[in-house]
Amino acid sequence: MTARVGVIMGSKSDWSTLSHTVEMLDKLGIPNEVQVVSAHRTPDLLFQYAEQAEGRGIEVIIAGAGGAAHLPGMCAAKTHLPVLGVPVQSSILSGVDSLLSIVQMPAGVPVATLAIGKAGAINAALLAASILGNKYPEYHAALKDFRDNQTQTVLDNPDPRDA
Ligand SMILES: Nc1c(C(=O)O)ncn1[C@@H]1O[C@H](COP(=O)(O)O)[C@@H](O)[C@H]1O
Repeated sequence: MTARVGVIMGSKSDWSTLSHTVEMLDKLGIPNEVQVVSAHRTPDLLFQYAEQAEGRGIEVIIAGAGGAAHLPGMCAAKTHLPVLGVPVQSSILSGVDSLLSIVQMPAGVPVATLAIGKAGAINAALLAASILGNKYPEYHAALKDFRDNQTQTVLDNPDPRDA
């Protein structure tokens, strides 16, 4: 099945964060592909990936990186696909460096920036589902189911002392 979401990350060390993205995409039934691509370490590969993604059927790119996280912004500079940036929680500055590197794009080249770490990784997948849901009713329905279940789970467990 053609991947609709491309998940890229600056290093293998980001996988513990971006695996949450892929887990959620899989749960929603959205075909995806995963690859390590770095603006810093493999700039030519990044340009090639960003330039060719749309032609291969990718409709949303999720890019996670930590520290001097230029990957999402440089990716957005080379494609017109929506790019969702996930700031990976870095060890030294706790991901604030990643967040600020990703969020402060100059006007004209947007990156939709998520929260630092696991929450951002999960939400990137949900946001991708929202975007794709405008075109694919099955992803819209899967997202609605997920949200409805989430709401019901909270309503069914109102006592915070219960496990
Ligand atoms: N921020 C970037 C980019 C990039 O933006 O192109 N490439 C790698 N990195 C980040 O460097 C951190 C440390 O990487 P290593 O663990 O490989 O040393 C990772 O969080 C990665 O996303």
